[in-house]
Amino acid sequence: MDRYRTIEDPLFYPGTQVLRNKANIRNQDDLDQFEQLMFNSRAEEDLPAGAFDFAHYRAIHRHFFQDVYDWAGEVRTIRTGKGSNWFCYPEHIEAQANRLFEQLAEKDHLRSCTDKSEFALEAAWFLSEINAIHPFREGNGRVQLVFLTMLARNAGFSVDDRKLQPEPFLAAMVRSFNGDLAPLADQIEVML
Ligand SMILES: Nc1ncnc2c1ncn2[C@@H]1O[C@H](COP(=O)(O)OP(=O)(O)OP(=O)(O)O)[C@@H](O)[C@H]1O
Repeated sequence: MDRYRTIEDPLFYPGTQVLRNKANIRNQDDLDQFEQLMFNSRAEEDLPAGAFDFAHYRAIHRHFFQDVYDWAGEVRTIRTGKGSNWFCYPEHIEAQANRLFEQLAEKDHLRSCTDKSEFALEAAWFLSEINAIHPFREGNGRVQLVFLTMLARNAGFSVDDRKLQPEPFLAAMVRSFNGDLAPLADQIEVML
């Protein structure tokens, strides 16, 4: 099955579904490994500082994927989807993301949440919205989790990602795409 549903993607090596990359790796399994290795090594470094706005979000993606893709930190230019869900049209990403980050700022970046349940529900709202926008061609899920960790820390909570349960978390993300935030809030709360 395709990893991503896309229209013709100029970022692929011709005749493949492998994204062009800085190491010129043409095999998907090798590229997955290389991506994760680079991601883990960048995770050892300080995260980019910022104002918890969209520029900051893009800087985080750039930080983690700079070794792999020329377009790290840049908004995708092609329509993508997963399963039966299509993400935001590329031409609307910038405006939609800026609007979302403005809403996050209006919510004081979730710093006024008084307990874990409230934080988890608000964080589920944010994750579902940024996931529907899906700003990048690849790496959205990992940046979502990094940003969740940063938001939590900034709000006085901490995320233990060893408690993340991949399958129910993914199922909850898919449910959140259709507006049901409760399962995702539950998954987040387990990690707090
Ligand atoms: N059918 C779906 N509908 C909506 N969102 C989905 C669907 N399938 C996966 N997702 C979400 O898409 C994100 C993954 O996006 P992407 O593949 O760009 O990120 P990644 O970091 O490369 O991969 P992963 O998160 O799997 O490590 C995750 O948040 C996941 O929950």
